[in-house]
Amino acid sequence: MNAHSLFPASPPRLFPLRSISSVSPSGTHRIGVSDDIAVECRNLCFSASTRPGISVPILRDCSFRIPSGQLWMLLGPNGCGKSTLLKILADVVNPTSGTVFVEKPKNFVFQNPDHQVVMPTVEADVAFGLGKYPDMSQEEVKSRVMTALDAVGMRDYMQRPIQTLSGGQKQRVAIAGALAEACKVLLLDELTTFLDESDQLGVIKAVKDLINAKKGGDVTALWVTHRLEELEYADGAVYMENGRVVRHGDAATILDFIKAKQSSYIDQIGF
Ligand SMILES: Nc1ncnc2c1ncn2[C@@H]1O[C@H](COP(=O)(O)OP(=O)(O)OP(=O)(O)O)[C@@H](O)[C@H]1O
Repeated sequence: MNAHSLFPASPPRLFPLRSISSVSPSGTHRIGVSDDIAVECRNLCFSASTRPGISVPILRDCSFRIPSGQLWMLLGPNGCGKSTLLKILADVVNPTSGTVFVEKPKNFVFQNPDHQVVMPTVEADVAFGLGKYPDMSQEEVKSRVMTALDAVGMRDYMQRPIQTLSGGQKQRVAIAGALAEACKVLLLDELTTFLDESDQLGVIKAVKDLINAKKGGDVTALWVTHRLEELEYADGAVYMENGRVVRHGDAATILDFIKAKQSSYIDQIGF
C-alpha cells in the first residue's frame, strides 16, 4: 500500500465524534454562528433515492466546525462522502436533515479545471464571475482580476490563452476566479488529482499563502484530498468513514490518528 494513500477498504470506526451541540432534527436550516467560525455542520444527514421508494444513507450525523482564516483538509477512503459533504456546503445539494452554516460569499472549485475555465484568456476567465454585478465599473473589475491573479502567482499570465496553460495553472486561474468575487470560503474538491507533483505543491502553496496573507481571517478553505502529505499545509482536518465524521481537529492530531489506523490495518491483514 502507498504510505501516503488512505485505506483500500474501511476498517471499523474507532472513535465516536463528540457532537457540538444538540439541534432539532426536524428538517434542515441554515444557522448563524459566532464571527470566528467560517463553516459549521450539526448532525448533517443526506440520503439519496436510488430507486422509487428506496433511500440510501450517504451522510450520517456529520458535525464539525472550521474557524475563520484557516486551511482545512477533508479526508477519508473512496466513497465515504467527502464530495457529497462539500456539495452540501456549496449549496449544490440539499441535506436531508441537520443544520449547516458557511460564511458568504463562498465558492466551489471543481476537481477538473477544464470544467470551469471557460473563457478564451486568463483575464476574461477570472473576470467571468463578476459579470453578475452589472453595475461594477471596468476599473473595479480590472483591479479585482489583477489582485486575484497576484494572490495565486498568475499575474504575468493575464493575456495568455487558457488552452496554453498547464493543469496546475488552470487550477490557479479557477481559484483566482473565486477570489475575484471576494469569496470568504473556498470549497476545493480534490484539486490536485490531475496534477503532477510540482503543480500539486504549487496549487496548495498558493492557497496556503493566500490564507496567510489575509491574517485577519478573511479567507477560509476546505480542501478535499486523498494525500496525507498535503496535511502538512493544513491547520486542521476532518476525517470521514462510511458517511460519518470520525475525527476532526488540528492537522497533526488527525495525521497521527490516520497513521495509527493504517498501522493497525496493516497489522490486521498481516503485511
Ligand atoms: N445521488 C446519489 N445517488 C446514489 N448514490 C450516491 C449519490 N451521490 C453519492 N452517492 C454515493 O455516496 C457515496 C459517497 O460519494 P462521494 O462522491 O461523496 O464520496 P467521496 O468520499 O467523495 O469518494 P471519492 O474519494 O471516491 O471521490 C458513494 O458510494 C456514492 O456512490
